[in-house]
Amino acid sequence: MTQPDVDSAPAPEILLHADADAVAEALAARLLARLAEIQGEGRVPQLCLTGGRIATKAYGRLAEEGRSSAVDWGRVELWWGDERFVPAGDDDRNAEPVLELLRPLGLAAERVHVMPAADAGTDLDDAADAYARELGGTRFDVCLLGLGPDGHVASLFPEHPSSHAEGRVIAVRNSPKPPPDRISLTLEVVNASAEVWFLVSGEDKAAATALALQGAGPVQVPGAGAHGQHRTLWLLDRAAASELPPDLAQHGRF
Ligand SMILES: O=C(O)[C@H](O)[C@@H](O)[C@H](O)[C@H](O)COP(=O)(O)O
Repeated sequence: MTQPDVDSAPAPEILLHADADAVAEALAARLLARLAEIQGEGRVPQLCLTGGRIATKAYGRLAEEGRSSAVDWGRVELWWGDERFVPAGDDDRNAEPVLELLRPLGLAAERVHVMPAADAGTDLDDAADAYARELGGTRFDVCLLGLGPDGHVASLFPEHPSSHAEGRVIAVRNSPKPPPDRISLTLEVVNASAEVWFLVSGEDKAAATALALQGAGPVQVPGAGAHGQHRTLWLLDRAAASELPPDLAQHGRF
């Protein structure tokens, strides 16, 4: 199947929800349905996870509802969009708390692709390269993204070398959001995903959301540059959508 160019990627779809809990609930329901659908086609879903508070809330819902769903959790491949380069077990890590939440689902260890931790014996550049090798040419069926108040996605920060770095997986230094050392997928990898789903909640995200959805440049607002090949969904709560112009907001559904 040929993939459309990013330039011809479909327009983002905005889905409005009352609050963060409603965004988390909607994400969990939508993800369970999509994963089951992909497995129904005889494929192993490739799912890329994001860190962040709203995503963590959504994973909690997923863990609650996922056990009684049609999804075969032993046949789901999990990846991460970014990770903080700190020792395993550090409170700052993105992956471990998520895996703890998802433990009841019985994921297959060999299908869980965590980015290396800082105590794994390699430096930051080698760790990013190792993840690039592990990832190979994988294209995600669904790539989840949070959005920072400054417009960052994964660990691609505005007006920072990370927002215009080349390659598929990069080492990020001097991140404006602590901790400073990180590993991140680039937009090249994110944008090869069939579907990209943003999860955004809170008033502090309203300005970045409005900029991203109104064609800001990806160096100034990395979130503006992230698109799925077939679908880009923005799951927003009222507060995050509060600065959208009326013509955009009215396309959203409550
Ligand atoms: O490692 C990170 O810091 C995250 O991956 C980051 O990209 C996050 O997704 C956004 O900052 C949104 O996070 P919140 O939902 O907590 O605001």
